[in-house]
Amino acid sequence: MKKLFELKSVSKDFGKLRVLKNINLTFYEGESIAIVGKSGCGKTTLLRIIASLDMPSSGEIKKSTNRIGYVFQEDRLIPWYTVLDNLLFVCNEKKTALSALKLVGLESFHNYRPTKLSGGMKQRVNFARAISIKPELLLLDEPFQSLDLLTKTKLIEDFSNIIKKLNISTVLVTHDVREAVSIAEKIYVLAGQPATIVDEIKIEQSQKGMFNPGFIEIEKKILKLQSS
Ligand SMILES: Nc1ncnc2c1ncn2[C@@H]1O[C@H](COP(=O)(O)OP(=O)(O)OP(=O)(O)O)[C@@H](O)[C@H]1O
Repeated sequence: MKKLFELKSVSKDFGKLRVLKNINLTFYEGESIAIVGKSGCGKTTLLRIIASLDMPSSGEIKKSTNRIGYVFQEDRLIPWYTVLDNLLFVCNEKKTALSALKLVGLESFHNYRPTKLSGGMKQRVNFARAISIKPELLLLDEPFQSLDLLTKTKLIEDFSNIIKKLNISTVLVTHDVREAVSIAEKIYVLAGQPATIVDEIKIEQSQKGMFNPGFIEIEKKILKLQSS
């Protein structure tokens, strides 16, 4: 299996603040993983290092692809562009952009401006934009934050199905164990201050689904790891 990236003893400091310490992680093509950690523990920092938007302070990152789709935590759509133009800004091909919008169920909204869309719809556009470049690696930074439970549940189901259908290698960072269990096949637990990976948990198919009680055991285990 092809390695898409490998983090070796990665640490990150912001001035005197050490945020990440000794992160080791090898990610293979076809995998779908989640990195779970408390708010402020360094998840976005880690994702930015994987995307080469930031550099480690020490250690190294090796990557075999630069075709990376990134769904940011905050809405990064250009408000005065239409939905379609927001996608064309990164993917150049109208047919590809429209088919990405179709996948997320928003083809008929291609002429709308983002300001006319709900929070959930905007996240669908963000996701469509990220997959429109046909990424080898998809990075998701808490894409379901600040959505109501019903919208979030539907979005997780839809994104998860698209990821499977297109077989996109995906890294999700989140503080929400339920989201992680629903999307990923494996969870890496980030804990401590500075944060490091303290455990790896494989997710069984039988534990999947937003309302599957299987996630409670995993959540208990992760909370314990984060508080010790
Ligand atoms: N560019 C920066 N300069 C200085 N400090 C930073 C910078 N980026 C992040 N930090 C600090 O690093 C720590 C980790 O931030 P980060 O955003 O990676 O955490 P997070 O786990 O993604 O948080 P959240 O879940 O709230 O989004 C925080 O204390 C933050 O203030």
